[in-house]
Amino acid sequence: MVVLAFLGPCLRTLDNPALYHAIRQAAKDKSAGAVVAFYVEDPTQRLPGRAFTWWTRKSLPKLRKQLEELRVPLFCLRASYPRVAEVLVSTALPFSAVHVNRRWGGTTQEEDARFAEIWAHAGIEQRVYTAHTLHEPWEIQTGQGQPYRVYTAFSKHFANISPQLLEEPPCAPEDEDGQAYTSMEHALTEPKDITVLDWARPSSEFQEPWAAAFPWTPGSDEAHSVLQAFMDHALATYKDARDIPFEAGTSRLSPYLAHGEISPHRVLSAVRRARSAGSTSKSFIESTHTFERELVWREFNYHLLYHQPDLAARNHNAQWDAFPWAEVASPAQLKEEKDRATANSDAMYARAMYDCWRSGHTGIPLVDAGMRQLWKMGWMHNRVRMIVASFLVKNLRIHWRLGEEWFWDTLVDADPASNPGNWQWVAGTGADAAPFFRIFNPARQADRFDERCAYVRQWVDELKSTSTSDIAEIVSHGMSFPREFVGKAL
Ligand SMILES: Cc1cc2nc3c(=O)[nH]c(=O)nc-3n(C[C@H](O)[C@H](O)[C@H](O)COP(=O)(O)OP(=O)(O)OC[C@H]3O[C@@H](n4cnc5c(N)ncnc54)[C@H](O)[C@@H]3O)c2cc1C
Repeated sequence: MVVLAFLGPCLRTLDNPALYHAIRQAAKDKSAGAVVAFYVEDPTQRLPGRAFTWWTRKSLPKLRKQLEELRVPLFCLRASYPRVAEVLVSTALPFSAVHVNRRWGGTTQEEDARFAEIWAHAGIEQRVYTAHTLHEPWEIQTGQGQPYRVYTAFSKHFANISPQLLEEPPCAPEDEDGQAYTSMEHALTEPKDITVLDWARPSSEFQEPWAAAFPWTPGSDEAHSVLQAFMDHALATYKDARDIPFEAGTSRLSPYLAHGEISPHRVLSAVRRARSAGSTSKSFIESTHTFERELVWREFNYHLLYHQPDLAARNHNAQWDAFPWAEVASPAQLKEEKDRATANSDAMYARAMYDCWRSGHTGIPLVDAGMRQLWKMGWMHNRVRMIVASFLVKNLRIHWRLGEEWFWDTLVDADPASNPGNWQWVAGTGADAAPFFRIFNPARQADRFDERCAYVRQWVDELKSTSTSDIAEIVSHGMSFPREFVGKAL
């Protein structure tokens, strides 16, 4: 018999319920011969952006090696889930069960229902696990049985949620002749609508020139080291240091969580253990609570995504549907003489500003520093994410969706819930969102969180040797600077 594990968004072996239960079942069931794991990128859903994919491709060979040690081979595919199920069922291999980590967003709920039907129709048991979040998406409801739209009320439930940890899975039973894997490989390479990705092959040396300087080491081993380093050096001061972009005051766990290389249960458990075992100083305790609240923001966004799977495409609050966002000319209209006549000058200006924003050339030092950090690291500090997002949607009145799309493509932690959830929060269109009139004034934010301009100098080369007072002078020019800049660009 063969047991299958669909890993979903979880690129790890520890605390991976689909993998764990597949192996346990195979070990228990004397006739179960093999466990086979699947990483499936589904083209019927929103495909990950380039920075996220860069990370995935660095991570998969490591995962494959760890799985090999557990005697679990890994298939990496691009295909729809139901199609993979159809093809596997058609092999008539003796599958005893399919264990699946839940996916999120888009039409995954409908697709996964079809996937489940195919297995059920073939008489094969399917079990689904929530592996990527701390809570089951339908479990938390308001007193009226509705989804929450207010973070604070939602967050109260987490006091009663205990982290669920799984021990290391044992080795899967030996698949003596490797027959099951070979038959599946044969079946999966045939259909035109299934692509077998070679991303996990040991020989696949993958590099992207734009990522050459990314300071990250993807993989679940590294995720655990990053968590440990945070616990040892930054958790105690997190409450205050988390808002200073120049400092390494946050965990930088987001890409590891987004790729499922570490479970949020493991992170929560470490923080709670530190709180009960560690220093009793008031600031330490407060820091652990502040950090826990941030983890719960991630949960809140997944709660929103579960109830609104098109969170990246549609205003959470429909009252905003008629808001007059700036019209943005297409790239062709900006560049091509023949296309210019078709765009009005405001739309051309908005296009130029959007492009300046993306490349970090708005002329606003803190905004440019953030956008360049994003470009150079594939990551940006949370405080600055709020500032650059506010600048785009409130100062330039450009639709949050354009900002969300750029982040989706350039963040190594681009997350289907937290990216649109936060963009909508900043724009004012989201759940429990900042009101539209709350603008993150870059000059005031710089005064409060980058007083000596260390962060700006770190990322904006042109200002590396500029004095703090001269940078303050640039800041005080306010919005007139970018208009001049853009005037030249046009
Ligand atoms: C416009 C905008 C877009 C964002 N897009 C993403 C995204 O695509 N992916 C993503 O993971 N986060 C996103 N965030 C949230 C936040 O900026 C990052 O999670 C955080 O900067 C990651 O750094 P860290 O791991 O050091 O965070 P820490 O401060 O160490 O927080 C620990 C963990 O809590 C979670 N977390 C922290 N803040 C938030 C938050 N506001 N919302 C949801 N979860 C949070 C993350 O998983 C994070 O790793 C976005 C925020 C904004 C304002």
